[in-house]
Formats: sequence, C-alpha cells, structure tokens
Amino acid sequence: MGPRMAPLEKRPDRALPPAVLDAPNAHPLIEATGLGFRYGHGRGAFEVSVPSLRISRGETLAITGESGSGKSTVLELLGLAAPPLEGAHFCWHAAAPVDVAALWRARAEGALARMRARSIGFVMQTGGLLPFLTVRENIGINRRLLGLPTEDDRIAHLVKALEIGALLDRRPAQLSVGQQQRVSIGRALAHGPALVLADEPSSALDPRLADRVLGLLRDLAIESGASVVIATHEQGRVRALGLREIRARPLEAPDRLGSCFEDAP
Ligand SMILES: Nc1ncnc2c1ncn2[C@@H]1O[C@H](COP(=O)(O)OP(=O)(O)OP(=O)(O)O)[C@@H](O)[C@H]1O
Repeated sequence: MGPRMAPLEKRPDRALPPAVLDAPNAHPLIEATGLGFRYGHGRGAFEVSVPSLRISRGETLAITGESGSGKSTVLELLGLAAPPLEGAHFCWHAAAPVDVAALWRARAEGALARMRARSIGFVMQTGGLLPFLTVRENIGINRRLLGLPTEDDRIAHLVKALEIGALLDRRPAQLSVGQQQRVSIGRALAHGPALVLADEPSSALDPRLADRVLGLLRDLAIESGASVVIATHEQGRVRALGLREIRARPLEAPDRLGSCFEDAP
C-alpha cells in the first residue's frame, strides 16, 4: 500500500441481499471515467490510467498486474488519497452522490478526509495493525475515531466469523500472520464502510490460508453490503475465486510509460 493511504469508514444504508448485489445493473457505488495519476514529468513520467470503472455496491473485484504496474496507485485513487488527473469524472454514490473530482478540484481536503474516514476500510499486505493496541482495540479503532460505540452486534458477528474471539486481548506481535490478516479484515469492516480496499492481502500467506482469507473478506463484505477492491499479482487465485478482474496492460502512448487498467476479457 502506498504511503498516502491511511486506515478508516461509512455505514452502508442497509445490507443488500446477494441477489440484488449480483445483478448486472446493481446500484453503483463508484462511477469513474478518465481516472488517472501521473508520477514525475517528461520522459521519466509514469502514468496510471483507468479509462472507465463502475463498481457496484457489494461487489468484490480484483486489480491485477505485475509489480510496478500501478495497482497500489489505483487503490490510492479509489481511496481518495491521490488526486485524479484533470478531466476525470469520479463519483461516489454512498448515502448521497458525491462528485469526488470536484472535491479534489476545490482542494476540499477536510471533506475528502471525512469521507475516507467514514466510508473506507483498509486491509494492508501484512495486517497494518497498531502494535501497541490489543486486537480488541485495533478492531475498534476506526469506530472510536468516528465516535461510534466500540462494541456492538456487528463487532460480535465479525469476531465470531473471523474466529478471533480467543485473541482479543493479545497484541499483534503475539499473532500469526494469518491471524493478523483476519484481525485486519475485522478492523476494515468494523465501522461499516461502503468500500474496502485491500493491497496484496494474501501474498504473505500460504496458499490454503490465502484462499480462506480472501474468501472471508469477500463473504463478510457481501453480507454487509460493502464493495471490495483487492490489488494483487495473484491472477490464478483471482480466477479461482471467480472475481471480476481489472487488469493492467502497458499504456499505449508515444511519449510516456505507464499502465492502463481495464476489465479483463
Ligand atoms: N516519481 C516517480 N517518477 C516516475 N515513476 C514513478 C515515480 N514514483 C513511482 N513511480 C512508478 O509508478 C509505478 C506505480 O507503482 P505502484 O506502487 O502503484 O505499483 P504496484 O503495481 O502496486 O507495484 P507492487 O506490486 O510492486 O507494489 C511504479 O512503476 C513506479 O516505479
């Protein structure tokens, strides 16, 4: 995950039943065209481009590509942590429609930070848990920052589903990598975000555990109505899980390097 990313939510209006979530015209959470980010200038520039992207509520999709193709950058754009290039159309339909591109143009950093805190959850490659907090405190941190009660039915359900009840008083250093990842998923979903962004959440795990962790993330997100975007180089795992794949290909531009992310055929 890139350095600009920071954990944190928005409560879904309600959990949408899977039948609705799977429908091709399900309500969109995100609609974007011409989304992009450019590193550097001139011949050394590297551009990450997402010409068109629509993410439905409750949908889980994967962003795939080689190392350095720009997967983390796409997550940063979706996570409101990096400003899109001029000319982008970028709308969120959470509680109400929000023109994110206009917020960036207006440099409305406070509004963007609030949206990030209330509407997004993050799962990092190696958990990203705060080492000085217990598992219980880590799971509750986003809720506490938002002034929500740190214990409720949602938390109890997540703890049970993730099978981390026996670990609540431990600190991250006392957990295995797989346990840390499950706690990280609990933290990402605890405040009821509309979107969960996961950067290589399974690459530090053995294959069996990786499938379990990704499956848990997808299933718990569907249950809560959150959309999930997973950046990963593990194309085989993405296909095995039957996820929609947005894949990087080299940018076709004569004057700069970069990647273009589009739905895989
Ligand atoms: N200042 C810069 N100038 C030019 N290119 C840059 C600059 N900063 C970053 N880049 C390039 O931007 C690209 C996007 O990086 P990003 O971390 O998004 O890729 P990634 O697919 O997530 O990689 P990984 O899988 O290795 O984490 C990389 O190729 C990187 O070299």
